[in-house]
Amino acid sequence: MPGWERLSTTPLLARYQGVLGEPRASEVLDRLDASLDWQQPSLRLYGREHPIPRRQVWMGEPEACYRYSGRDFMPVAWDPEILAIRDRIATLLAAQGLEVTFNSVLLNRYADGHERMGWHSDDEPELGQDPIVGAVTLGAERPLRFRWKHGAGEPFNVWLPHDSLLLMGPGCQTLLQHALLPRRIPGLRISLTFRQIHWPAGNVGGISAPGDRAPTES
Ligand SMILES: O=C(O)CCC(=O)C(=O)O
Ligand SMILES: [Fe+2]
Repeated sequence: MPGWERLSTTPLLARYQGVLGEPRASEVLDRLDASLDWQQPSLRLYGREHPIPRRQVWMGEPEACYRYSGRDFMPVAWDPEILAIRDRIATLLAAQGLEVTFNSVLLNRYADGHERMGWHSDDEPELGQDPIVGAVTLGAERPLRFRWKHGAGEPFNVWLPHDSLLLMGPGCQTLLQHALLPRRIPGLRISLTFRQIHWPAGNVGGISAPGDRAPTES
């Protein structure tokens, strides 16, 4: 049943199911999998190079470049369909009272449940004071795990079904960390995490990518 489900108010966390509808959502998944130039850069952790445990594409406005493991990455140009998805999400968020203009998206490709992303917050200065991130899931349903940065509070899972949108609204990146932990769940999953990079903002190289730090998979 399409519609918004409010999971938390402070911080604002909400999930929408049925973003694109079928068969479009499955067609987009197949096409992105087959046609994007998926990258697997290495990160330098504790003096050693480690390929990230997933693949990714950084896409957006030409000025939305980012720094990753000491290197600058330029975004690839918008794919017209991803631009259409961005606009769809902006409409959905506007209905939640949020005016956002996403100028970039990090696409993450997890071949199966072994592939993952470590604990992080999307709180780089280039994302501004209290960033809003909209994350679309296509493919295998997996849980995004959240834990509180300060004080008590139980960690919790948010399950992300195919063709869903997760809104990480105000407070999410300051109060919580999130991770896509490895799980015995078969199947390809692609997420599209839309962001707004503020430019210029004393930006000397761009945004750091998520997971650009020692992953703590606990
Ligand atoms: O794949 C996901 O749903 C999470 C991705 C994520 O946290 C990110 O791109 O910052
Ligand atoms: Fe993230």
